[in-house]
Amino acid sequence: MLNKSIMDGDNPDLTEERMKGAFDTDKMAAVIYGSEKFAIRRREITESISRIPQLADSKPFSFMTREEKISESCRKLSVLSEHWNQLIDTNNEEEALHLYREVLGLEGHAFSLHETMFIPSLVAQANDEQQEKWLGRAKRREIIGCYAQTEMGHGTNLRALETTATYYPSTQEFILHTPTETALKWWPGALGKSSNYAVVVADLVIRDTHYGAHPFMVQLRDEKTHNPLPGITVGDIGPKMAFNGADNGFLGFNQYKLPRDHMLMRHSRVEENGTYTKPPHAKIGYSSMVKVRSRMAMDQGLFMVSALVIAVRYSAVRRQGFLDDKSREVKVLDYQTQQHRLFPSIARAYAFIFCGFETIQLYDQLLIDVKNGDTSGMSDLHALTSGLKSVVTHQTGEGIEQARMACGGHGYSMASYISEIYGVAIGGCTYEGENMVMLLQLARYLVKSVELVKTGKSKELGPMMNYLAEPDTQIDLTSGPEAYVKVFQHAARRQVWKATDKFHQLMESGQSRDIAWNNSAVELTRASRLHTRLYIMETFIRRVSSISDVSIKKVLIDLVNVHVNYEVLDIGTYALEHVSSTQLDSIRSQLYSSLDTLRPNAVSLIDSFQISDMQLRSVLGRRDGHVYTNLFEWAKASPLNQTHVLPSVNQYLKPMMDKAKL
Ligand SMILES: CCCCCCCCCCCCCC(=O)SCCNC(=O)CCNC(=O)[C@H](O)C(C)(C)COP(=O)(O)OP(=O)(O)OC[C@H]1O[C@@H](n2cnc3c(N)ncnc32)[C@H](O)[C@@H]1OP(=O)(O)O
Ligand SMILES: Cc1cc2nc3c(=O)[nH]c(=O)nc-3n(C[C@H](O)[C@H](O)[C@H](O)COP(=O)(O)OP(=O)(O)OC[C@H]3O[C@@H](n4cnc5c(N)ncnc54)[C@H](O)[C@@H]3O)c2cc1C
Repeated sequence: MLNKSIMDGDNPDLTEERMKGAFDTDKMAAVIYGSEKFAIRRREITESISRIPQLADSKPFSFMTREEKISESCRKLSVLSEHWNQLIDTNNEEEALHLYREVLGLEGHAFSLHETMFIPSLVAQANDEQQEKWLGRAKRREIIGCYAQTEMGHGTNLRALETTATYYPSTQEFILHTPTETALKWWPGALGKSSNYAVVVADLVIRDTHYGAHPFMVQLRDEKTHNPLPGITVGDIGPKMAFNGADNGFLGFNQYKLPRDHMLMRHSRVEENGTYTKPPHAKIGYSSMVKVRSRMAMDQGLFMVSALVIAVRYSAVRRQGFLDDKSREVKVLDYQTQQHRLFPSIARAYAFIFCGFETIQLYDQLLIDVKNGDTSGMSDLHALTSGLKSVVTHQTGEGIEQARMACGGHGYSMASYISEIYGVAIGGCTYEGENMVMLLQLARYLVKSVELVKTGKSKELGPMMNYLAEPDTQIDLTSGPEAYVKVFQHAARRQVWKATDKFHQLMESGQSRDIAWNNSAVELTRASRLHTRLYIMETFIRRVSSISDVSIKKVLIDLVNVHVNYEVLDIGTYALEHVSSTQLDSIRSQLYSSLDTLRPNAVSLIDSFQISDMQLRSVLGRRDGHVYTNLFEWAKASPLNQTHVLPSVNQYLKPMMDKAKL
């Protein structure tokens, strides 16, 4: 039995798919999750959770109000607090995230930002004494924290943040103040009602000099009563497109006093007399954002996978229409259009996750380097993660929406749960820096790289940039995936140079740097996308080449083939400058045959992610494939169906109909 999720009593259509799989899904899980050890730990954690009945959802999330969702997640967090140490290694971030995903799902909760930004901010920005004071308390969850940076009037442009932290040497205190309505902190997750502490980013002012955004550790609420402290205005910003289990909040300060040692001082310092020491790198205070961006390829890959698990399993049990055999309708997964809709996204999800591993490791290494005083890797990682977060969030949104449509009408029902996954995932296009803005951050780096090449300094090019200095060469498309990498290199190189040349020409024609930049911006974002997609493709191929297990490697090569053919066709307008339209036709044929080759392994490829039914929260995506009975049960559980006649019928519709009869 190669696909470990084959069970007696499952829908035979899914069992048939699982029998067809040509590889061991446990082995694939070990590849996906980076090690056999962690893949096993995931399964053990899931298994342990299932033995604690209080951790189960009390009813489907889709039938809960916002207040119920928040209360339900708090209830589970309090149950979890009794079990942390037996469920996970609390020092292992990946185990903690898996636990959160399983038990609390993706709609947000009181600790949404505590693990992802509050603790990482303390780790990266607090000095040793400050860590001594707060980090242990935060890790033990004695306090709940969030990351409060964005304001109502400014999110992207951090240099324009209005909240001030003014230092007074006479009292050795900062005064935090919100000077205008637009300066209200707006959006921070878990700020509104849950957190009693926050890392607040404010403009540091000493003796009328503005030193820009700096992080401060701020107590927001009384630890006994949970009431906001005097001088603090805090609340929830209201319902959102999704992610409604989280209390994203607003926060204002009215001349709020903060002791001097509450500025996070690992990298920049304010002495008692007000002397300011600047950090070793101007943007070191932005590291919490880089941390989250470095995780986003992995997290978005997992969002996309969740939608694909649902859509692929459902497509294997949904029968609609006929092909050759007119005696039985076919599984919709057999339609080429369905495969074309889903399989390239499976390939992208694998690719994102492999990239995610790399960027998480790069961030961890950077953290060590910075602690040792070496900030030289910051620009490279900032550029890489800025592009990556933008491309993966956009493509994940596209992939999830295709998965929803691939489920037909039932995909539109909350029973599929795909719309929630979509809503949460596309938040990533905005948070941690709006995508266009972050593509333009990468573009700055690309332009500087071209300038290095132009001035004969190619040796100074950063990692991944050497291709910008290479000449175009003939591409032999029969030479395997590397040839497709070459197509991407050609296209990205040409676009990066074209956009840079345009920017330079506009400046030469008399435009200011900023105006020339703005007039080249669309071309620059295109360059950034191509460069990032090249990186994703290269990482995917590199990772697959490193695999030794023959059956795993074989199916991943099939997946790489889907990926490279699809990606090159997707950039057809750029690729046409390097390959002929006849060659594109042949790539198209190869794509169709690679979809065919992948078809028998489709279910096993998504089963390999081993996302439990509890985590998936989808009737359509159930592991056992018993969709229809459970769809009916789910609908019967709708609050509207708990009574035959709704009060609104008696109050409004009946009198209206009765009146019409007179
Ligand atoms: C289950 C779990 C799953 C989890 C999912 C659900 C959870 C949800 C969680 C939701 C969580 C959501 C949480 C949230 O959303 S938290 C809020 C997130 N907010 C943002 O991300 C704001 C975005 N804005 C910025 O980051 C800055 O303002 C930017 C970067 C745009 C400009 O900035 P600035 O105006 O200051 O700079 P500049 O443009 O003049 O550039 C000047 C130079 O600086 C370099 N530079 C810039 N930045 C960096 C850097 N970092 N490292 C190294 N270098 C950097 C840059 O390359 C340039 O270099 P050069 O070209 O001059 O050489
Ligand atoms: C679900 C969610 C969770 C969040 N959680 C947090 C949190 O925990 N803590 C926190 O502090 N914040 C949080 N945020 C806020 C988030 O980080 C900001 O919304 C984000 O950084 C985008 O900034 P903005 O809203 O100012 O967008 P804007 O900058 O106003 O973007 C509006 C438009 O202007 C364009 N634009 C802006 N600047 C430029 C430019 N220089 N060049 C070209 N185009 C430009 C953008 O591309 C976009 O099209 C969250 C947001 C969401 C949606």
